[in-house]
Amino acid sequence: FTRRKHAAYPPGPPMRPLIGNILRVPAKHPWLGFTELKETYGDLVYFKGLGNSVLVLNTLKAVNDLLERRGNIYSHRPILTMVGELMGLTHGMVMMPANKTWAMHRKFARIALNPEAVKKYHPLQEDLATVLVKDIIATPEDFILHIRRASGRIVMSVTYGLPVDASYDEYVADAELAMEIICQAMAPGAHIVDIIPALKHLPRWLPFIKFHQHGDYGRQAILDSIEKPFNRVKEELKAGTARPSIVSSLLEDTDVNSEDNFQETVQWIAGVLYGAGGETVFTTVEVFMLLMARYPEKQRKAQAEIDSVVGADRLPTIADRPDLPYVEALIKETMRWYPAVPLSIARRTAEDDVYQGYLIPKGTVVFPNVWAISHDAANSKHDPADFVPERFLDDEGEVNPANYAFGFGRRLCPGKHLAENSVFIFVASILSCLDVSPPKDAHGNELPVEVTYTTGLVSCPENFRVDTVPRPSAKAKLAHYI
Ligand code: HEM
Repeated sequence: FTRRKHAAYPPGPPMRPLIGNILRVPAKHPWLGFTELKETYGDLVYFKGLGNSVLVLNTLKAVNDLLERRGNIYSHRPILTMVGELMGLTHGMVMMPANKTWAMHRKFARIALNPEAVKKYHPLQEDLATVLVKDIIATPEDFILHIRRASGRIVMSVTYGLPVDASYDEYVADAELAMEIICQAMAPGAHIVDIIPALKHLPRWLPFIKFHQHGDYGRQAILDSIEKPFNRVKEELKAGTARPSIVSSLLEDTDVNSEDNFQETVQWIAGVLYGAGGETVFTTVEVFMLLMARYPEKQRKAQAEIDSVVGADRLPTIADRPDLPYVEALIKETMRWYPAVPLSIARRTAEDDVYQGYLIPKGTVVFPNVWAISHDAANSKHDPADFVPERFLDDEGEVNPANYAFGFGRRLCPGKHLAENSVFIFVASILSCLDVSPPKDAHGNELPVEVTYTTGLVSCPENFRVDTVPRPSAKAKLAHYI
């Protein structure tokens, strides 16, 4: 009470009666609008109205002060009635409040995905990278589809031990459908029940009320996508044919015939990984393709490094990572130039807090503006709009994108190590085998690489074309592996 009485809310656009300034939250690409507002209002921008309270953190200092150092207050997720409650996503770690069940899910995720544990997936990731390059060579015009499938397959194979070929793509397709439903349902204003949660209590038989049916449809699609591959691993464990995977390693010491809670826990730990890990890796590699077409001289430099370290007769492996500093810098710069999750995943405050003298009320939805951090001119001597991998080589106080692209504090992305290896092996394999360039017109003239970006939680480039041509050594390198 005392805090509320004395502290003012953080600065933000002017308030109007009743609606406050909440309608000033940009509906599309909000990270860009939030970054513009930083010019006027600074590190913290606050919105309030219609029962909502939203805080944007525009600097790494503010994010670290609150999300890292005050993790006890800033680690919940926003309450989303449609996807969370009605579709059931609060059973999975990503949307769970930071409670004991969430802590248990994270503990098992750490066991399955720590730097040592993910080493056993190196051969699988390398095989999938080889398949990706082969697929791009076969149908270069479908390169985006191939990258999407390869990113999905990595997560599905690591999670459930599925073989590397296309025979189990039905699981990837189920997971993609579930993700599509979730993303649509999360779009601002998609469901009135997210604006007025009490409506969820309205009876189903009322005419014109459709959100219950949407909820049921989404819930079933999500359950299908997580139950089918999970049950398959259980069958394989019984038959003794299960491949190494997150699910098989977590179920190893349990009785797979029993119907205990632990199995449900493992099913959900595994079930969120595709959603969290497929699109993000896909987007990062897509952005890399775009940048390679736009910055040929950086591409040549990375290829020269790979050729000198790896040689002409084999493909790169994850073990080559420490010997390829320019490729590493190029990946860091890709993740800085266009972070896949530009507003991270929002948090919700567990209680009132005061920061820099401002009141941040309980229940405030907090967005770490990763875009503003990665494009902060104060963080670099190079222009943030330019693509300059070299900024990470001269070691002059550049902030490593790994410090913000994978989230913060207690909710830091548990898939970070797996993700870094996946991105590395895709990028290094493509550089090793393919030349990426802008598309050409009918006369062979290069066209500009035009691109638009989607506006969801994960923002990816869409509607763009690049040309890919196998490098002279590609055939020999691929012949060894397939
Ligand atoms: C380039 C790839 C990736 C990026 C950029 C990324 C980024 C993120 C971000 C920003 C968060 C939110 C963290 C926070 O709230 O502070 C997150 C959470 C999460 N990520 Fe990732 N991620 C990637 C890949 C992966 C992979 C491959 C997996 C698993 C196989 C994964 C699993 C998760 C999970 C389970 C969470 C939720 C953690 C929680 O809520 O406690 N991610 N990730």
